[in-house]
Amino acid sequence: RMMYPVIRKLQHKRVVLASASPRRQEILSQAGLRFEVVPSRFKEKLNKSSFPTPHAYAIETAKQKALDVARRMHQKDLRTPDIIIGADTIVTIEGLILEKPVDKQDAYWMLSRLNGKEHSVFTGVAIIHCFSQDGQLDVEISQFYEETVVMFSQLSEELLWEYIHSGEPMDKAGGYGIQALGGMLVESIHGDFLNVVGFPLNHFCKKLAELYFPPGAVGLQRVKHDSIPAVDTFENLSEEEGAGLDRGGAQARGTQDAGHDRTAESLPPFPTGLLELIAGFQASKALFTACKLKVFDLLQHEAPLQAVDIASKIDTSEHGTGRLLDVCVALGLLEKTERGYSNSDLAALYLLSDGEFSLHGFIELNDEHTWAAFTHLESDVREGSSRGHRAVGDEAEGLLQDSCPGRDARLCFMRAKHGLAKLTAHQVATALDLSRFTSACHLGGCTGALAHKLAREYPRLTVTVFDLPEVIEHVTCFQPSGPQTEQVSFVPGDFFKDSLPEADLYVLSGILHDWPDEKVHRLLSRISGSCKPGGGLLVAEVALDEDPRAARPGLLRSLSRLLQTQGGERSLTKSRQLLQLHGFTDVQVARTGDVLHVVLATRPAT
Ligand SMILES: Cc1cn([C@@H]2O[C@H](COP(=O)(O)OP(=O)(O)OP(=O)(O)O)[C@@H](O)[C@H]2O)c(=O)[nH]c1=O
Repeated sequence: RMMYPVIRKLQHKRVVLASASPRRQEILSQAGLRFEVVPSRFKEKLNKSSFPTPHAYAIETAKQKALDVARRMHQKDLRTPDIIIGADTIVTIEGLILEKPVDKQDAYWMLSRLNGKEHSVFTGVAIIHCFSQDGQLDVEISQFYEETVVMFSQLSEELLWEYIHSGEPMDKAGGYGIQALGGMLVESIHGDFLNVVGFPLNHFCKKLAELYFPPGAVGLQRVKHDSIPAVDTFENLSEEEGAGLDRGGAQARGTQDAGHDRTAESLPPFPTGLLELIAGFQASKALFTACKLKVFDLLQHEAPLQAVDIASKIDTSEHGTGRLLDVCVALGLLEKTERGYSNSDLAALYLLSDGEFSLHGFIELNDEHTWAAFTHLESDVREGSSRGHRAVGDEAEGLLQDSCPGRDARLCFMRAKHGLAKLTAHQVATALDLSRFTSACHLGGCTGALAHKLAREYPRLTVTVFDLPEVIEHVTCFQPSGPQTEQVSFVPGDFFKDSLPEADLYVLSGILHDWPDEKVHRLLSRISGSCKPGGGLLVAEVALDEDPRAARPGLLRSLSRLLQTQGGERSLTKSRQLLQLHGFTDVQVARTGDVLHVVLATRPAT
């Protein structure tokens, strides 16, 4: 029986579907997946308004559903499953998120909102890989979402009520089931049908392929899909763990055969992924340049605009601007119609200089500093460090201290940190339960983005942000307004020299990787000395996976650390050892999103 190669990969793993939805069970078993069903007890109760987008809400709910099952199964029997799948389907219309109706009246209210209009259905999916070691549960979470746009016909009130009385709406998001009677309400859809039914199977398979087949193989998989004779080779390769490099086999054979006449089937796979990699720096630089020229800011105020108008407003050449804008369209940053260019959703969300989740600062840092540092990669690799040209690096110490680069560079660094911290703060603050603490001190807390999130999540908690005086001096312009702001205060100081503010929870987020082992030891022993018995230390770092295939973001950062500082990302095992060495025990670990791991350790009461 035909089976998608990644589904076959899961055949010998213990897979659990954390969902009671009969539709999800059916879709996945039709796809040939073998799994157990353990419905989640997580109630859909997250605060919708705290998410920047509806899909962020659906993804988080999916993740919490799966984590609930992971925790319960781990506690109950120690044979923790290998993989847990959670999903959440929501319907969104006019800024509202609709879930399952609570009663018939609610169903009527939902259906009359959808009547005659277009809405979106989002399914968020979390795939959790579980690892249990010494009775401890570690998880790695991958997540994604899919959107399908659905158009409803204009229906009479009688018909809606008749549909409601059929009973079908009650266990379905938005109050309808497209796969059954509800199909009669739907005029058209744009996107994946199964996504509306409750599970985006196609995207799920792609995500698994991304996880199970190493990045370099992307081009190969694509070719195989539309070339039947090649499937054979693919199947063979897919049986091998870590087949990434083995795939080179096809290419090696290709080299030997070069010059002979080839049939289409015997051509080596088209290296799409590799070509994208080769051109990657051009794409980055195009993005950086458009940001620097404030193209996205302009288009947020006035759009659509033609290239000539954009050029005159940002004072650039018409020809060059047109080229740059088209590249941005190809990269998904802009949209283009006959009336001109406008921002894509991605740009509107992340690329405006004053957006809530702006990555402008981080882009600026990469453009101004990291870019220059990477031009010396070859000599740095030869020498093993960047001693020769330190001035260019965005070395944390250098950028933050007064003697080194000026105020602008420091602010640039702070903006970058602020943008990244805002993106991850929710995950870091909620990855583990911190409700037993009443005072926290965020060491190197910079603009206070995480501190404010902690204050919001834990209303009993007061948070002190401790950072260098040169940093604290500039924090004012980053402060939010709102009721929780009183919980957060700022104290200037150097965590290597000055005494640390008292707190029962110390927090280090993205700090340890800046420093070499010797300094990390010094810092941890100072924290351990200030930490009261029963107190805790929360560490969030970019996860450097033990499995090199899953570790791409961490490894890349590690390389840029080599260039820019003497630190480097540490693996989870290493972080855990470090904490234990400094007298912290009861180490709990959570992997959040795709990039961070969060570790909470306790100083035992003696
Ligand atoms: C729009 C639409 C939705 N659904 C069902 O709506 C439920 C959504 O609710 P959920 O909270 O995501 O899932 P659940 O059913 O409560 O299960 P669980 O995963 O255990 O939370 C899922 O069932 C879906 O199939 C359909 O069957 N057809 C449709 O056209």
